[in-house]
Amino acid sequence: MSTQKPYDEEKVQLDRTLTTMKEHLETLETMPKYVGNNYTEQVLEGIREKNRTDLRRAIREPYFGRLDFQEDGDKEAVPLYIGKIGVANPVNEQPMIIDWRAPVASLFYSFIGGNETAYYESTDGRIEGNVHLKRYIVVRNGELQRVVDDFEKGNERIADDFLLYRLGENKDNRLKDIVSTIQVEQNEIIRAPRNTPILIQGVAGSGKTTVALHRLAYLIYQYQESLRAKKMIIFAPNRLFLDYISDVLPELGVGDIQQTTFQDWAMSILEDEVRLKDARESFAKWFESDSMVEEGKTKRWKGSLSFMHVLAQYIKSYEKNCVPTQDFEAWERKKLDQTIINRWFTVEYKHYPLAKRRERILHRIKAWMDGELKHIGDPKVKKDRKKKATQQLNAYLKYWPNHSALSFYRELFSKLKKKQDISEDILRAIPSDVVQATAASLKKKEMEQEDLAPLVFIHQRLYGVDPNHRYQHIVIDEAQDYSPFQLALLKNLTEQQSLTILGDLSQSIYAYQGIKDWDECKGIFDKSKLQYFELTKSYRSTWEIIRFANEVISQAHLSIQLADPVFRSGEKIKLVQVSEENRILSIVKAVQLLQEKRMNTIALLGRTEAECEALFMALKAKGIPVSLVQAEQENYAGGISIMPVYMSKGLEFDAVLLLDVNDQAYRKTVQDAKLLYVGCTRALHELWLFHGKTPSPLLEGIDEELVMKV
Ligand SMILES: Nc1ncnc2c1ncn2[C@@H]1O[C@H](COP(=O)(O)OP(=O)(O)OP(=O)(O)O)[C@@H](O)[C@H]1O
Repeated sequence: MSTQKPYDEEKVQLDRTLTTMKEHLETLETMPKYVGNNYTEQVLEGIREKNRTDLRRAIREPYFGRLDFQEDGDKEAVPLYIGKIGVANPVNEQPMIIDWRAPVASLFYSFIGGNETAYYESTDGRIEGNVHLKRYIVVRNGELQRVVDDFEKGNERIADDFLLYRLGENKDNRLKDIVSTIQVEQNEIIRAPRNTPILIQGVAGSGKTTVALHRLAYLIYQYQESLRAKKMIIFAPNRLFLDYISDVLPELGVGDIQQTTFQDWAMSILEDEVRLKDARESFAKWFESDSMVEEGKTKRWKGSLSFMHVLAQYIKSYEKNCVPTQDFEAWERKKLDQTIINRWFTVEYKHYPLAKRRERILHRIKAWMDGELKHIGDPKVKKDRKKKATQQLNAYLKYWPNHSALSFYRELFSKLKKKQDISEDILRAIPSDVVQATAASLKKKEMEQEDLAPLVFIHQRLYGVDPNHRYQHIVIDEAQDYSPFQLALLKNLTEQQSLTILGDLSQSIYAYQGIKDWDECKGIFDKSKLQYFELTKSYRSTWEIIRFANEVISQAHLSIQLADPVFRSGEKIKLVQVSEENRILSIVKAVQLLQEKRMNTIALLGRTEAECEALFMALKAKGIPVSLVQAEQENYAGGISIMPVYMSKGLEFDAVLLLDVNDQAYRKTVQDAKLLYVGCTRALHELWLFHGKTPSPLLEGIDEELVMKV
């Protein structure tokens, strides 16, 4: 073991590594780029170019950790330097820096101290040995900044100092990678095998989103021969959130992964045909009044697997009956027998989706007509017959219309409403409120969010799945807000059910559509394949904030494990009673104080959009540089933001100010407890709650130790 101090030792090592890397980069940069046609040379140039790019990136921060590992049978421990990008020594081609995704690097994350045998799974099987040292090394722009030993053989394990140091940092407006401090339970998820659906229930701040993004980077590395980033897709709750997470994958060296929201994705499939009701209206209605309770039941049913099964059944019966039952008579005594057309449909074109089959048959009928017309010599007779045949064909096709997903859906609901031409089974299966509500929105030509999954389902049954909509892996974030129908739809678009689904039932604030219990969606996946993980440790917030938030969510009496905070102690939660007159002034003062404390991101979370707009105007008038975040917004600028609490889901801020936490705004209901919980758990370091004379009953009985009344 070295007698040098860790910092000095690493300084020497870093200088040595950087010199080698810089020399290698210089050599590569001075080599003329190959632009000829020789394939082998092109491949070699491709490798050189990748090396240049990798080295340029790696030189800034070559590695973040060191693990000294003595493999069983070896004489001594070998130091392994672990970085975001693997770098080989140009002289002997041996790894100089190991990619964090490589099998051996997994040790850095799975090893949590102790003197027991450590192991990792390599392509040659399990490799066992002993860890002598686990060290965190912070390098910024090529400068060594910090060295923290987490474990040294013979010494007691040092607590999570480095993790706590990282968690204590202030954040800017983007989520960051966590490669240096991935925790054991997160590592297990990141490295789970590719062809298995993974379902993660994780408490607020447990790193679900972060883990999912690291998992994508891992999969791309591990299965680089077969996986393509372009064939992977992330579903996120809104565009703002996509912007918020947009730095992580590039920082991990991964580009080109598709990122979308379910709505945008579905609308791109349904093209221009469907007009969607403005989601803001539904949100405002849902979050500001009780009027959605009844409507909510209809919405839930439309997101159920029952609806999917009924639709599948209806489409099957359509398939059986869509070919007209009469012969096609082009002109007198010139008939194409119905049995022939039926055979084309049920046998020859069976492998095509329904609409494609119709199209093929239409071509074939036309070809048959042309063939028959060829035998007619008299041009006038020919012309007349051609005209007649075209009319006949149009008449024939009236019995076999060309459906779009929307017209098909419309026809179904019209039959249901009239109770005509529809089987008893289907009629009985669909609740009458669903029929009434859907028929009404179809009449208004405005579809609701929950109609999107059924419409895409129909579209894909009619037209087949576009190869561009088949994915090698799908990530679904905030999955608690997805309906089982949506999840089943997406599952069918993956190869071998390769999905990562993550969510938190404590944050399911759209009760009218989301999952209430993960068992609801366990039935969607192959039971033998589905892997279920629970993340209960919360990394985002201080110990005080998580304890406080836990007390709030306990009022919802959910059967979900509460978050287990990391021991990062911070300020007490501030409860500020304000009057109508001093409300704005108190908020301004709090914001100024937090700015003095160098909080980079501060969120003011209101209960309703209207309240946020009013506050935005008031703060602007006071000269506070604040931005109002609205639904459908695409960019998140950081700094001081105002938004309704429901929009803050998935985001995080150094400090959060929850406004109007009064008895009317946050009542003692499951829904309001979840909303308040979401708001509280957005804060990393400071949480302030403002209320009037009567605070929310959800704050009753909260441990006095956690709060400070201001
Ligand atoms: N192992 C870790 N090391 C350092 N930071 C971590 C770690 N895991 C999570 N974090 C941090 O915790 C915060 C929460 O992570 P993330 O947003 O991914 O959690 P989440 O479970 O998706 O949260 P929520 O459901 O509340 O939106 C982020 O700031 C992230 O960087």
